[in-house]
Amino acid sequence: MSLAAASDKTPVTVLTGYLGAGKTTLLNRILSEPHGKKYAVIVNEFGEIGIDNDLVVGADEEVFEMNNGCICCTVRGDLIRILEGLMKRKGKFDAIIVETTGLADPAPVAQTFFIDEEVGRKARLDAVVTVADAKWLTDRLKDAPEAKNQIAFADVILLNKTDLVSKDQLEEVEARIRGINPYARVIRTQKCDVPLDAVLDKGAFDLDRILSIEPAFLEADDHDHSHPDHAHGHAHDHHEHGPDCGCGHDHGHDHGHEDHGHAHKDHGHGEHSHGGLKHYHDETMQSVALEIPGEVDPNKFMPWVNALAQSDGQNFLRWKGILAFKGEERRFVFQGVHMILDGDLQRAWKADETRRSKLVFIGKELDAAKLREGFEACAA
Ligand SMILES: Nc1nc2c(ncn2[C@@H]2O[C@H](COP(=O)(O)OP(=O)(O)OP(=O)(O)O)[C@@H](O)[C@H]2O)c(=O)[nH]1
Repeated sequence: MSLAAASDKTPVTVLTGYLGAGKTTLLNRILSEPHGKKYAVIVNEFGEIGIDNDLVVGADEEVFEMNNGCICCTVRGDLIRILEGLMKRKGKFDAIIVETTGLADPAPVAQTFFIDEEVGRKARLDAVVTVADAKWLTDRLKDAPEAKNQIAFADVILLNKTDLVSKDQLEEVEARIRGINPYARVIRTQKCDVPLDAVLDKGAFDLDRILSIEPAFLEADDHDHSHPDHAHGHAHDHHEHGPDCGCGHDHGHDHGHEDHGHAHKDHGHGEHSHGGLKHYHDETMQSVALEIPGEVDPNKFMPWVNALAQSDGQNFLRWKGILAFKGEERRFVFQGVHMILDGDLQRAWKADETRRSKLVFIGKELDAAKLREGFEACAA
């Protein structure tokens, strides 16, 4: 029990959901609606080039990037550091939103608010909001344990992209969600169109509920409390350059919070236990980040991505980019989830921005050389 009353603490919303489900869409909705509140946003990136930050509208001064990709390490480093920094600026923000990478297990993020005393005194986890992709969630529940964890940990679930499925499919996927998490409020959405009071300032993070799912949540030792429905697997970003999770941390030992007993063992190698939660690493997940230091020709780029979606879309969980099209003063923002592509012209390039083109792929069996060659051939 901490000393500050709940109302004195800054509410924190953890926004999670599998790759491409619609987290950034929701974040942009939150930031652009006229609610009169000031949010600080912490984003956790997957990949080598920061793109998520660039995709968040009108939030230039409020976005703090944890560029490490691997949230279970950043929890002990970046996240705590950034949260503590924000707390010192109390009064400047009404609330904080943490957007996790689509591959993160939300458990360690949620744990931070209970385990780190300094953070726990000043901030309270308001709710874990999970955005679920109505079209792909059923498949991801089969092959991606972190997708299941994100559902299991949610207080509010936006069952998004309802436009992409039939009514029967929607009911089926909602039933699966209910099977994993009967407690969360499930809201069906298109483009995350929810009233903000459905997701923010909910006071919905119910520790009792989490404890009933995961009895070891607050325990300090490394018991294995695996449960068929709560396998707590999570993947780390394994970049094309090797098996290291890329977060720049030394995983050979504990991460400085040994006194809390949440040591990382065997990080990056198969399964490990973490605060009593069992984790598995998905060694097959990769990312490839590409950059052209200039413009691309849309007449080359469009046919290329369309063909690529057909040939390799199955392997691309997520691909996205920001492109400088020749002769176009606005940025072209490109998004793909498997073979479903989306793109539009957004704000103009600013005078002090370099016009360059970035593309990131997250998926399996990525042929980095082929992707690079294809992208470079689109240069204007
Ligand atoms: N058809 C359809 N597309 C949607 C909907 N919501 C979002 N999208 C599209 O889905 C793609 C991914 O959305 P994002 O908001 O970037 O997803 P994300 O979860 O932030 O993705 P990551 O950051 O890569 O994990 C974009 O092209 C969106 O425009 C929806 O309700 N229906």
